[in-house]
Amino acid sequence: MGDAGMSERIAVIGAGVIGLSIAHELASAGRAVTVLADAAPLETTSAVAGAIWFPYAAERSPAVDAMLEASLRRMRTIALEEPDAGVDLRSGIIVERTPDPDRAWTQWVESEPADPAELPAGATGVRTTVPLATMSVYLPWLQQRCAGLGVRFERRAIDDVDALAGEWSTAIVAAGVRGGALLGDDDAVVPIRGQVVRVANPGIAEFRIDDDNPGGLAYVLPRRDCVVLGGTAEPGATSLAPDPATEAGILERCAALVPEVAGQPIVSRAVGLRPGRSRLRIEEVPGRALRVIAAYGHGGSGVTLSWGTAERVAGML
Ligand SMILES: Cc1cc2nc3c(=O)[nH]c(=O)nc-3n(C[C@H](O)[C@H](O)[C@H](O)COP(=O)(O)OP(=O)(O)OC[C@H]3O[C@@H](n4cnc5c(N)ncnc54)[C@H](O)[C@@H]3O)c2cc1C
Repeated sequence: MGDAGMSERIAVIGAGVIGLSIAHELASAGRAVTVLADAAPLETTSAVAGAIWFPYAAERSPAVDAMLEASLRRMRTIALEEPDAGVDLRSGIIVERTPDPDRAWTQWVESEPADPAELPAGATGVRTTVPLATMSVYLPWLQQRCAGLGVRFERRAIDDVDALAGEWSTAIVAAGVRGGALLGDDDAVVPIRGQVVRVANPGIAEFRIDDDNPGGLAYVLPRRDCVVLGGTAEPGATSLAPDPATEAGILERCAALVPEVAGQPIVSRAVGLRPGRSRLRIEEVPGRALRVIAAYGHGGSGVTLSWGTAERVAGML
């Protein structure tokens, strides 16, 4: 099993940013890949993402650092070479509220201290330029690229990975928040609910992220089609219905951060369940009826870790 050749058939379970990136990476290397998913790319948590390259609510370790860097490199190249992909390099400010903020990420990107005039009172901050994806454009683009490389897509709910053994030689479980339940050997996945509201873009190009805002998480992410305003990070909460009171708080915090967004028409609302896990799970799962590789648990950093994950999984096969 796992040999490249006529008999190898790889199923990727999941059509979010992780499953699509893995499928793309494997198909680029000439492998036969089918994506099996019960939700299409634009129906996934990935479609709710902001989606900025920035580490948030996910494992930090040397292995994950390498994946952060790999993803940054790939997304930058896409931003520069593929104008239709929906990925742009955007400048903006990471607001800091603690005396000893984590600036490890600045080793990979150019950054400078933010002008205090651009910061909330009492905060520090860093100005930087990073990739930001318009997911309504990027996910279809990625799916199209996969299809062009020969990847097949089937809408299908999987409840037993071992039952895939007759049809497939390898299954890659990129099932996001449902990855642990699907494999049945992992109860470490915790949904981290995130709510956003998307408003018309009044002409802003810069992002602001204020993760440690004492009033609650706040971010303003201008995309090609709107501005994404967030957010929340509620571990254990699973309601997919946007909560009006939560939305009012998001609008208020974001308007304080970027006054131009105040009063902009609301384009849409969304809620997603981040696949929270203290450690990413990217490993072979032994003792199954076919070769199984787990690839989930990206928390609030699925886009940020997508290509690094894909490269790592490809390296395992
Ligand atoms: C509000 C919000 C903002 C975010 N902002 C950012 C950001 O700015 N930057 C960033 O990097 N990350 C961000 N994230 C996190 C990011 O969205 C996730 O880490 C990422 O989407 C996880 O991708 P995934 O492919 O693992 O899972 P998902 O996108 O959830 O995809 C899972 C796929 O698996 C399929 N599936 C699952 N179980 C089964 C089954 N049993 N049978 C068949 N199919 C199955 C589903 O149909 C789906 O296709 C944000 C998340 C939220 C909620």
